[in-house]
Amino acid sequence: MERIEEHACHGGRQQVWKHASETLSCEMRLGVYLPPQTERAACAVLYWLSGLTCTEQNFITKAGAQRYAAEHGLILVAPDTSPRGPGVADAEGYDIGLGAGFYVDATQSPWSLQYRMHEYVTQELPALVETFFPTTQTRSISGHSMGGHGALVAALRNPGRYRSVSAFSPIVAPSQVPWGQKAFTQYLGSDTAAWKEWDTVELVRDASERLPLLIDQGEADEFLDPQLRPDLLRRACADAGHPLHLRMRAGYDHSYYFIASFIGEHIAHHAAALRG
Ligand SMILES: N[C@@H](CCC(=O)N[C@@H](CS)C(=O)NCC(=O)O)C(=O)O
Repeated sequence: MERIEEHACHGGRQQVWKHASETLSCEMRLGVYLPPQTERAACAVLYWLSGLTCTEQNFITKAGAQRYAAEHGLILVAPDTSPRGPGVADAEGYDIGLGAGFYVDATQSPWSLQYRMHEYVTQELPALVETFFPTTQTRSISGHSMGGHGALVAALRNPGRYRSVSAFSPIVAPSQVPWGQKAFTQYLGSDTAAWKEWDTVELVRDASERLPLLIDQGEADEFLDPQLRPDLLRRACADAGHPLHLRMRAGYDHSYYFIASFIGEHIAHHAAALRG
């Protein structure tokens, strides 16, 4: 691990680190916010997964989350959204390849060599973070859009690993929407049976842990239909009896201005779960 940025922020430190990832076979960057409480005690960690086109920078520079993390004593960890660097597979378009890992473990060539973002985020990253930083080894997870999908799938596929999960404007039914269908065809192949284990609407049907889903969705989001489709999640959760707190927010779009407006409420939600 090598520290490449450090800035004082709300009494704590916003850092950027780089490390050689074994899972992804490349060098990865991550944002780490250490609240002031880490000078005296171990703190719980909130993982944040960003959306399409993002790096580790978008969340740490735009969401304004550090103020709330400092208030509640939470460490924030924000990884990149795909493997990066020379030789990493890519394709035309912002919604596939670099910046668009979709937090799945790809099975199809050429992606399967390095596009293993689910394993990276749920296994390698927590092990690394819990070795290098003063954590209580308790975790929660959140994210935006493609990263909201990643956070929901990470929690649903790994019962017991996260104390709470939330998302902003998540892609909840990737098997049924254009962004997901394009990415899953490339990363997982054309047999749609294999897509189900990476799809929130499918996973809630028989989740073994009924961890409540907290979701904020802007009503003026330019991707609401056809990409995000919160209506499909509402129906799936009602059918399965899965607890869902979906808040439609009038006037808000898909941007980080929306996230900045409600990130304080999400951090308070995670802090309460992590304390309990
Ligand atoms: N139409 C957009 C789609 C990408 C997009 O909206 N990305 C969202 C996540 S899905 C984002 O967070 N963008 C970066 C930012 O706003 O900082 C583009 O072509 O860049």
